[in-house]
Order: sequence, then C-alpha cells, then structure tokens
Amino acid sequence: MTTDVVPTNELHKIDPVFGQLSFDNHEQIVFCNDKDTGLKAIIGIHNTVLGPALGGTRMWNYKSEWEALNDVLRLSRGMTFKSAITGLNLGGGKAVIIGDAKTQKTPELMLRFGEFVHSLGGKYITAEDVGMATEDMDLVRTVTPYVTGISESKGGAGNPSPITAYGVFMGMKAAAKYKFGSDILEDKVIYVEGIGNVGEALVENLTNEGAKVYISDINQERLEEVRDKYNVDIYGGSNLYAEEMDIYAPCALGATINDVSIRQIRAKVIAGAANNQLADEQKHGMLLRKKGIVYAPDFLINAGGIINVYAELENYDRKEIIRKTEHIYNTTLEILNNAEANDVTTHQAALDIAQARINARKKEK
Ligand SMILES: NC(=O)c1ccc[n+]([C@@H]2O[C@H](COP(=O)([O-])OP(=O)(O)OC[C@H]3O[C@@H](n4cnc5c(N)ncnc54)[C@H](O)[C@@H]3O)[C@@H](O)[C@H]2O)c1
Repeated sequence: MTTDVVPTNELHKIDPVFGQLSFDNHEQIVFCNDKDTGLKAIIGIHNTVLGPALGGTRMWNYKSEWEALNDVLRLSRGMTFKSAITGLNLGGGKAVIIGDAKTQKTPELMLRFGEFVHSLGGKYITAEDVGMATEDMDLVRTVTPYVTGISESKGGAGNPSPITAYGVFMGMKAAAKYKFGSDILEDKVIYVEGIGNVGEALVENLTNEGAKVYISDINQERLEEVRDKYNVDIYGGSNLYAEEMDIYAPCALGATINDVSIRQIRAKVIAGAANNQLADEQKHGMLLRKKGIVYAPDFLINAGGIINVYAELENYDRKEIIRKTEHIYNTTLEILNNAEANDVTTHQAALDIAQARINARKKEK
C-alpha cells in the first residue's frame, strides 16, 4: 500500500472511500454531519486488534472533503502503528473536523462532535490534535467518557504536547547518537518547522541543552513570541530545506518530505513531531536512506502524547509516563540499527515491529 499524497484536484478520480490510496483496510469510517452547529467531521477507525482506536481530533480548513478524508485515513493508520510500537494496548483512530479552528470552533460544535464519538460506544476514543486544546476535550468529556487529554484539574493527564516534545527530543538524541556518535545536542544546528504546542516545547528542550535553534512558522506573532522567550533565531530565508543544518525537526503538518523537498534537504538527521512526514513512505524513506540522511520514524518518536493520554485510561502516574517516553530513545536506536542490518528504510523497520505485535495479538485472539 502507498500513502502517497494525491494532489487535491486529482483525488476525485479515485473511488471515494475504499479506493482511496490511503485506505488500508480501515475497519470503519464515520461521517458526522450536523446542520445546526455546522459540524462536518470524519472519524477514521483503522484497526482495533490491540484495543480501542485512540487518536486525536484535528480541526483544519481543508481545501476539500477529499483532502480531509485522505488526511484522516493517513492519520488513523499511523496511530495503529504508533500504539503498537510503543507497546500500548490501543488501536488506531483519528478524527478530522472540517473548518477553521480559530473562527468556526464553537462549544456547540464540540459538544455535537462529542455525541458522535459517544455513539461509537468506546470503539473510538478521542484526544486533541492540531486546532484543539485541553479545554475542548474537557467540554467533550461532558457528553462522553470516550475522550482523553483532559485537564489535570478534571482528573486527566493534561496537555500531552510537552510529553510529545520530550519523546521527540529523546528520539532525536538517539538519532544523533547513531549519526554523530554522541547524543549531546549542544551546538548542533537544528531547524524546528512549526512552533505550535509541540514545537515550542521542543525548542525549550533543545535550548536547555545548548543547541543552535532556528524556528519557522506561518504565524509571525508566534515566531516573535518563541524567539523572545528562548532567544532563538527566526529563519528568514525562503527555502528551509536547502539550508545547511545538522537536524531538521518537522513539527507542523505532514508530507513535508516529498518529491520536491527531498532533492533539497541537506539535514543529516530528520526527527520531528509531525505525523506522516514522508509523503510516500517507501519512495521517500528509501531516498533518504540513499542520501545517508537518518530519519527517525515520526510515529515512533512522537508517541509521548499517546503515552500521556493512555495514562488516563490505565491510571498510571507521571513517573511511569516519563519512563515510557524515555524508552523512545532505546527503541529508536534499535530501529535505526535494525534498518541498517536488514537494508530497509527506518520507517519500514519500525512498521515491521509494530505489525508483528498486531499479528501476534490477532493470532492469540
Ligand atoms: N500535540 C501532540 O501531542 C502531538 C502528538 C503527536 C503528533 N503531533 C503532531 O505534531 C504536529 C504539531 O502538533 P501541535 O499540537 O504542535 O499543533 P499546533 O497546531 O499547536 O502547531 C502547529 C504549528 O505549525 C504551524 N504551521 C502550519 N503550517 C505550517 C507551515 N507550512 N510551515 C510552518 N509552520 C506551519 C502552525 O502555525 C502552528 O504554529 C502535528 O503534525 C501533530 O499531528 C502532535
């Protein structure tokens, strides 16, 4: 299967659901519509072999419904493998709400969305993703128990982003150890693309260690805020990928490693939080390998957030969350070594381990 990103204007040429390139034997896809609140959402349930499908809700101003569907299919599939490789008893799911989170997200819309989640009886459990905040999950919690990522004051594990960033930091250190022989990031030139919830927390980890950090974002206000807070530089050029750097950390949206950028990327290591960084897992994973660029698989190193929300379901404490998140370092090193030994992409090496765990559980069942 391929998860190629089809140009939006060509998506309609393919069958609407089962024929989508990103459709990978998803168990269930739910379209949610509510005229009164303007809610238009899609919930993708990819696989529930290991447990209920848990994954965040993204609110984004998609250019078309095709683009939203493609995104939710790619994201929910990614969650299956993320939870599997992290050793969590969770399946993969994700939801997208079509619209501008800044202007169209209302309490009524979120409550209606929560009711749709509830109607699935726990098969899908939601959390926050791009365009969502902990307060949104608190609101959803008033209509369904099938939500995580709620505030600590309400008994939840709080905002997962700092833990996600810490896991990315761990995965990045492991990739640095593999590539440079040392995991110390002091003086390493690191470009963080996207300084939202996770990106900013990653910048904090990196600057604490003395890395030379450049930031980029489409939001100028945010850039200035983060620059002033951490004393980092705003990237002022027009093509970040072509810059000489040690590490590129994609922390905005997915598919930034694509046919165009891959020819330009000069980073020695890629390690970031964004989901689905490779536009085409096989093709671009292999091209990175050929270029000698070490790619830390996204779904492996950005699992801190899911570990954090899983704690709400399993009732484990902060110490255990940190322990599990720090383990991302070991898993990343193991996978980078496996990929080399088996001459496969790092993404494939990670997928193989995740798929083996799912297959074993299926056999037990
Ligand atoms: N929040 C989590 O715990 C978590 C967990 C796992 C994965 N992720 C992934 O990490 C990424 C970031 O998540 P977040 O919670 O920080 O989201 P966010 O919405 O808080 O931040 C995203 C940032 O990226 C910026 N951005 C958007 N398009 C951009 C572009 N083309 N170039 C540069 N910047 C751009 C936005 O302006 C924003 O500041 C997403 O891909 C998300 O799916 C997040």
